Amino acid sequence: MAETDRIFKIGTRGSPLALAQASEVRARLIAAHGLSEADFAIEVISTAGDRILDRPLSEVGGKGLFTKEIEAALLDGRIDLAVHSSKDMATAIPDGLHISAFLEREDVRDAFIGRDARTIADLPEGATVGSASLRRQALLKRMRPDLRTIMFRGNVQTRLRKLAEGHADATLLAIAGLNRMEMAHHATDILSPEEFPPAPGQGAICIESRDADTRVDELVAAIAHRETTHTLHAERAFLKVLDGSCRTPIAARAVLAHDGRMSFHGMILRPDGTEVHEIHEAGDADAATEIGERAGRAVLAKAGPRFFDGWGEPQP
Ligand SMILES: NCc1[nH]cc(CCC(=O)O)c1CC(=O)O
Repeated sequence: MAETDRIFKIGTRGSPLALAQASEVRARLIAAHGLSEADFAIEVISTAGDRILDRPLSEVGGKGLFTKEIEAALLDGRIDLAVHSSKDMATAIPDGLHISAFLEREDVRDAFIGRDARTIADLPEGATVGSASLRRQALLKRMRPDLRTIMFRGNVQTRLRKLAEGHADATLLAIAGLNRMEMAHHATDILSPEEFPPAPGQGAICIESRDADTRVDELVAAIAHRETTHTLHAERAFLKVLDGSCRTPIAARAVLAHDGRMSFHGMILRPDGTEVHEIHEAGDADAATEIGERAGRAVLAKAGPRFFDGWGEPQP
């Protein structure tokens, strides 16, 4: 076997956060298996989400935007494992691929980053908040209908630069990403996950690989995290029931207690924050998928079919 055939090729996007995540996965695999950096190659793959920066993701086509090109590289063997933010993963995984591990979750919460204001409550009447996330925009408007939201696309560094340049008075980012880049000092406040629940999957890195490649399954099993896997199954099941509209703001957070009980909080909102439907569910962690599905069906029933009228399809 040629020397290069024994190297695991890790595919990732090229943003500083994506590279930090790929390095973290590599470091954990090295530690778990007594391997060395020479056993891995990190392949940077550009995705549509990295290239299209002038439109909201919800208009370009939603979730698959950060993963499609990476999944193509997996399928044709250019890479052996892909490192993703679970939050960016669609619920449908292409035939021939699967999620082979969820790593231990970082902080799930969102951070508030203000220029002058330190908290949402501090923002003056009519202030402007930059965000590309429909969920964050809707949650903000629910709390503060007076706020204006503007689109902030690009990687974390780009968004912080736009904020510093005065394009907005504040922005919101996942603390997990800031922590992974040792940039948590930018946060001026941390939002309550009850009042401001995260996106399904936020804060958890996942690894995707080929169904046929059991070698990768064996490799990554050592760094998979059981509790995170359960919570992600519930949150992704919730998302799947609600799928169909990438223009619906959706929030979800499953928490696993030490006794194996899972509690689940899900929410769907109108983009302008004027209508909110919330659900709380609980059950055994082994029934994670059913808990998420039950919550999804219950929140759909609460919202009623009219809820999705008017923003179900991307605008032409
Ligand atoms: N597409 C953006 C994205 N995808 C994952 C994260 C944060 C890291 C995470 O949730 O694991 C971010 C940036 C942000 O929301 O601040």
